[in-house]
Amino acid sequence: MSRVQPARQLAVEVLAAVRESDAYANLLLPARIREARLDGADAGFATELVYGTLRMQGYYDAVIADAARRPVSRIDPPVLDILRLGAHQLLSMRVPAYAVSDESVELVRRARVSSAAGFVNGVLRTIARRSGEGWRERVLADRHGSDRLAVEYSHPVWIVDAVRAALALEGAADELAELLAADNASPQLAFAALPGLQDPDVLIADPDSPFSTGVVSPIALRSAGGDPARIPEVAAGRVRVQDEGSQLAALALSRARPVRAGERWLDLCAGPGGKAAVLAAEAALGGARLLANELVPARAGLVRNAFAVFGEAAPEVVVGDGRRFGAAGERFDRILLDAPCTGLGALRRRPEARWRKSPSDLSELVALQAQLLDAAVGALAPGGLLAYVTCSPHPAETREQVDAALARHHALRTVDTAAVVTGIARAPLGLPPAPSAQLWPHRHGTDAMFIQLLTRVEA
Ligand SMILES: C[S@@+](CC[C@H](N)C(=O)[O-])C[C@H]1O[C@@H](n2cnc3c(N)ncnc32)[C@H](O)[C@@H]1O
Repeated sequence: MSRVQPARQLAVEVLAAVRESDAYANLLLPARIREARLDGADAGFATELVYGTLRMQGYYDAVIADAARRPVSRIDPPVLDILRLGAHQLLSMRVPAYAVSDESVELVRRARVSSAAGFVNGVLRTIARRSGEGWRERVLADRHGSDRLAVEYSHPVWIVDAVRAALALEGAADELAELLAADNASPQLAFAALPGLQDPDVLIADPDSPFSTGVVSPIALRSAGGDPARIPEVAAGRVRVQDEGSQLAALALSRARPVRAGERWLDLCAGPGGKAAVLAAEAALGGARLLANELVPARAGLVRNAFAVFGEAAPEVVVGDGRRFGAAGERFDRILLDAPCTGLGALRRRPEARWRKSPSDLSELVALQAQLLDAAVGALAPGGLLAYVTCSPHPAETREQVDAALARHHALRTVDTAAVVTGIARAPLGLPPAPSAQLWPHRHGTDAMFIQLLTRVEA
């Protein structure tokens, strides 16, 4: 046998790029699918292979180590990619064992690691001899607590502990397994219809449109799948792919209170421009003026692209460190600080992210977030609104960060964000009473966005 389905070949190449060059699967995969001209079914197969393998990598490694009788650290990385891909097909996709073995051996040959062909064949045949349930029982048998959950739901132990702590803050630590399972499910694609540019209800009413109604955001649409770039409203920029939690975060700032014409708004960390586009649309409707700032020039370019739909009226984009705002400069009536964070709330959509982050990233990010918060507080006009947002539920990046800012800035006050977000949402969110709003994949079908609205009282 010397044939490999194009989807499998493409999948193994994307896995190698993710491992070797820190590529992002959610960006690289659609581009490679387009280049390879894979059609609907093959594109879906390639996506499931890549996303499923990356998400469940921790679990599959436990199975592979057992079947190979050696730790995965002693397996050549390109060979390990092929074994993980094979384990995913055998244990989660019910692909027949002969197809997995034959094509995996051919992939080994094409990856120029032919000497591993017998090893790969042997390991995959060993895996195929047991059912998925049989393997589950075997690899979990002697594991307990966080270690067991980490293997079962394929998350690093430190992330299991962090999200448990975040759930415990709302007395919901018993939802941990549900949350970890939600991180492993493919999220349905969500879109934002930009206010003033596209009425979502018009699209929902159109029988030819691929859209259905959103779940929690009032500007959201959902679609069952397919290439979003082929949808005319998306190509025109009036409708954007965007998680519904991100939509609510932007709307919490723009809709917490009526907009007065002439207000100045700042998006301090705007790249790539998802929330900035929603804010720009809301600002245009209310007569406010938005300034978008981003540190990384290439990401500032993405913000400019995100604003293309506004033509001449597009908000200004500036490149620079957000920490320069505040000292003696201009004051803003509303500021979004969508802070650089660990992204632990977006693991569903960034399948490799959980394996890339480490606790040392956390301490650097927490320090940066505090400095950006100080700059944002300094740039906030008295009586203005600041939205501190993270796509992470980690307590150190969320509530602890806000508590520390409140302790440093005596003129800073929390705004009842749970009430604001509940008032905007199109469905009941069941948020517990707290000054902040924490959304969850397993409860709300969104990323685990944390939103805290703050205001500054007159000095
Ligand atoms: C969470 S992302 C923002 C996402 C964006 N709001 C959106 O919805 O598309 C954080 C951004 O902050 C940028 N960033 C990191 N450090 C920064 C700094 N010191 N000043 C300004 N931006 C920074 C990152 O490059 C990244 O684009």
